[in-house]
Amino acid sequence: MEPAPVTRFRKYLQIKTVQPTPDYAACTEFLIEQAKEIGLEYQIHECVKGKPIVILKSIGTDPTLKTIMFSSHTDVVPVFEDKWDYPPFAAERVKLENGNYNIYARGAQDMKVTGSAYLEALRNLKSSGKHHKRTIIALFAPDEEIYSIEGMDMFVNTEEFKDLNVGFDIDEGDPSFNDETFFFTAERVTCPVAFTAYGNTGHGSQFIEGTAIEKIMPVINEIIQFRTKQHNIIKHYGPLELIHQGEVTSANLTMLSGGTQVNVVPASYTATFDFRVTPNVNFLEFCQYLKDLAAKNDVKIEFLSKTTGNPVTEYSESDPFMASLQRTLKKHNKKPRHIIMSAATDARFVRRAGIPAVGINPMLNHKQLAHDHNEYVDESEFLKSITFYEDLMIELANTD
Ligand SMILES: CSCC[C@H](NC(C)=O)C(=O)O
Ligand SMILES: [Zn+2]
Ligand SMILES: [Zn+2]
Repeated sequence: MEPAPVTRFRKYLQIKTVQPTPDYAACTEFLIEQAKEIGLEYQIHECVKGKPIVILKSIGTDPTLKTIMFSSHTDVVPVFEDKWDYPPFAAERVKLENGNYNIYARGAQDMKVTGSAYLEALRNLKSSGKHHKRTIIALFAPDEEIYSIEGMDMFVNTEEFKDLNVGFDIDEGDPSFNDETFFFTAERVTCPVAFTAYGNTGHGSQFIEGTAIEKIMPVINEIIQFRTKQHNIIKHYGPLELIHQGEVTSANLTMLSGGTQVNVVPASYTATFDFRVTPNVNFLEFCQYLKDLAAKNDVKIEFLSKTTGNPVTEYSESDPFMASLQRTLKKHNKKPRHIIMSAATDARFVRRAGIPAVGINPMLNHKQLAHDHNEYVDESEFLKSITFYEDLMIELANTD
């Protein structure tokens, strides 16, 4: 028999909140239905029409205290459907030889599993009648996969967000590929940059000098060398390299554009990089390095994001919320490991609003398949994470 939490999780996965045209209306309808069934208060805030932030609340016995937020995003990244073994929005429950089940769907890991675990944890808390002092909020935000511009980036600046009176945020993390539980109080800065070179044009049969491509090539080559050097710093960790990725800066050439016809030398050429800058270096100094590189090669540089850096949450075991988190981890026999998030999460906006935020995902020994084909979740890990969040909610919400 399929457990009821799994049935509800699969229903959430079947809603096509896939970028670039997520069905947020159906998603909101589902979340409201859940809130009503569980007995939670709910409110919906749209910073931009059609981009709902759904806020579910379990009101604490002392509503004057700062609240505890459990944050997730509702959108998922696009799929290459022909590369999937199961339809990505069917959320098929596949039985394995060992008797376990995997749930296959886009968003199974990133991050509807977490949103579903929040819902199920709240459902259990409500039905158990357990009291908690602080109000618990489960937040479901749109557009995280496209920089959150009309989602959390805007929402944290609103009166509605201030009114939530958040004192501590639990946010997106990565499932662990081993038996350790990773938690994050800092992440790298997302820094997309476009370099554009302008040069001489003419007939494709001629030896034209000073072309746009000739000018952009040294920039690309230097960044590739920089990338290799950064990678070499962590390569010796072998399979554990992933844990250390946040300690260095990554660079990926993700777009190259220019040229209109094969026999016409292009007048301009653009190379766009996805840089992720480690908090271990000064972000503005890194930006200056890129500016100098562009100037040296007579290439225009454009920073595609306005970020000037990411705040970091101070971590101290004597902090009462952090102590509650550690107690819950201990109770669940977890081996915590404090690392830097290599990707970007909505926690960066919460930290920017001055609120401490921790990214975590309690699932262990799991293949990491966020944004990949055949994304799946081990059902038993999903079910275990519900109990983890249930305890974490109670611990955090009863923190003095
Ligand atoms: C930069 S906005 C998109 C956010 C996405 N986050 C994750 C966790 O995949 C990323 O890092 O690309
Ligand atoms: Zn995500
Ligand atoms: Zn993602």
